[in-house]
Formats: sequence, structure tokens, C-alpha cells
Amino acid sequence: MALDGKVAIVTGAAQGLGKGFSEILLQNGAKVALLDVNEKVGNDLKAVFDKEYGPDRTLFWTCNVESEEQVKDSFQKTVDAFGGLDIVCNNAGIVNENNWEKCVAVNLNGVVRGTYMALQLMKKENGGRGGVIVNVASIAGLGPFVTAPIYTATKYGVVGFSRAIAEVCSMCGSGVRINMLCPGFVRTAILSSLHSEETAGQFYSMAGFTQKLLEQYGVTEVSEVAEYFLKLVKDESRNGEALMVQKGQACYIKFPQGADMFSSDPV
Ligand SMILES: NC(=O)C1=CN([C@@H]2O[C@H](COP(=O)(O)OP(=O)(O)OC[C@H]3O[C@@H](n4cnc5c(N)ncnc54)[C@H](O)[C@@H]3O)[C@@H](O)[C@H]2O)C=CC1
Ligand SMILES: CCCCCC(=O)CC\C=C/C=C/C=C/[C@@H](O)[C@@H](O)CCCC(=O)O
Repeated sequence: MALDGKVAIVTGAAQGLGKGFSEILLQNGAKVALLDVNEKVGNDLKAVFDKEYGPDRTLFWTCNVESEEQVKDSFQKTVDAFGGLDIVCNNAGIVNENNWEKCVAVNLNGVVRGTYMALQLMKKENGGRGGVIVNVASIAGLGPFVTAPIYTATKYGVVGFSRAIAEVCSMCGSGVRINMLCPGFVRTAILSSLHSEETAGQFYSMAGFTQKLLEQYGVTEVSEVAEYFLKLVKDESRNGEALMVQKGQACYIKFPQGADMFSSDPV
């Protein structure tokens, strides 16, 4: 997929990975709607992008992905302003093992909401242009992040939902591909979450374990993950696939199929 003139929406775009994804899309010629709950940081980033790429390449909408109304309004205003929709990155996410219902509402419900809203506007049977949706999961969606069980559950949910909806969209000829990005630790603000009792909750005392896991996996830079995000957006052969990205390496996950589902330890 060539990106010149394409229209993208990125949620959680104001900082971190969402900012990196938005920037690489702009660098490759796309127009980008930046959606984020943080109005000040989002508007500040739009001002920076306006200077760098021109005032007509980005929009910023204050949007909480927990809100059906705000997501619907932001997506529709983007299509009205830019004339269509080709790429959606459902990226907004948090770590909160304390307020776990909020974590589920943002990380899982928010991704489902963004995916369904995108399909309404992108699928060919609705007069859309087709395109690609990238849902941001995590390595924690492929193997349990033991000191963040709720976060793990949300990311497993993103992987399972995305694999299922990708398959059914292909069967229905929607023209929309859906893939998952599963990074390991990346140098963003979220990393501080498990060192704060407010967000780590009952697992705050396990911060030492998390630190060991972080040292084991290493920390990747946003720019490296953004390069792999771009590959996932552009590779039209990929649908329903999970791209795992860790410091200095990346691979597409091979999920067990059919008879392989039976473990090597049959009963
Ligand atoms: N940084 C890391 O180590 C990894 C992060 N991820 C995932 O990457 C995604 C982005 O996280 P980071 O950039 O690392 O974190 P971050 O905390 O730097 O950025 C998250 C962005 O999402 C926004 N946001 C939070 N709640 C929102 C809501 N309800 N509605 C709209 N926007 C909201 C925040 O304002 C912020 O701009 C998340 O889904 C996270 O789970 C996945 C694997 C590793
Ligand atoms: C501080 C919170 C950051 C959350 C952002 C992330 O999503 C980071 C996820 C990065 C790593 C997750 C690792 C999960 C590992 C499991 O697959 C499994 O290998 C853990 C095994 C634990 C052990 O070594 O016993």
C-alpha cells in the first residue's frame, strides 16, 4: 500500500508509540487524524506537526476511546474533513491493575470500538475504500506478563478479537485487513506504571520482578517499533497476523492451527 494521500486515524497519538506511528505516516505522505484524551499534549503535537509537515496534513480531536460518542464523532469528522479513511491504528492503552475495569475499558473495549467504527467507514460493502487496521497489543498478549494480569488479559483479548475479525472480514470481502502489533518494552511513559502503587495495585511489591523482566527483554526505541508498524501497514499480504517486535528483532507469530492445537502433552 502506497501512503501518498492516504487518510489515517491514530488513537493515543499525543505521545509515545502513537506519536511515533503518526509521524512515520506523515513522513510517508499520509494525512493523519490524531486522537487522544490529553487535549493539551495533543494540540501541542499538532502544532509541531503543522510546522514540520504543513497545516493541512493533520487534525487533532480530543477523544476518549472509552466513549462511543467521542469515537464516532472523531472518526466521522475525519472522513468529512479528509474525504475518506484508509488506515486506523487503535493504539491508546494504559496499565492499571488497580482500576482494572478502566484498563479493560481502554485497552480492550476501546480497541473493539475503534475497529468496529473503522469497519463501518472503510468496508467496501458500505461504500468505503477498504484499507488496513493495526491494533496495538503487546508481547503480553502472547505470553502472560505475570505482574500485570489484567493488562495481559486485555492484550490477549486484542489478539483474539483481531484474529477473529480479520478472518471474518476476509470471508465477507470487506477489503479491510486487520493485524496486531505486539511490542516488548518500549521507552515511553507507560513503563513507569508498574513502579507506581496507584497503577500497579496489589503487584506493586513485585516491581523488582518487572524490572528483571525489563532487563531480560531490553527496551526498544519508539522509532524502531514505528518502522515495523509501517511494514505492517504497507504489506498487503498480511491479514490476521501478529508482528512481535523486541529490541533488535521482529517476527510474525505462527499460531497453532487445527490438530496442532493439541499440546505435545496429550491426555
Ligand atoms: N511502551 C511499551 O513498553 C509498550 C506499549 N504497548 C502498547 O502501546 C500502546 C501505546 O502505549 P505507549 O505509547 O507506550 O504509552 P504512553 O502512555 O506513552 O501513550 C499512551 C497514549 O494514549 C493516550 N490515552 C490513554 N488513555 C486514553 C483513552 N482512554 N482515550 C484516548 N487516548 C488515551 C494517552 O493520553 C497517551 O497519549 C498501548 O496500547 C500500550 O499497551 C505495547 C507493548 C509495549
Ligand atoms: C511496565 C508495563 C509496560 C507494559 C507495556 C508492555 O506491554 C510491555 C510488555 C513487555 C514484555 C512482556 C513480557 C511477557 C512475557 C511472557 O511472555 C512470559 O515470557 C513471561 C515469563 C515470566 C518469567 O520469565 O517467568
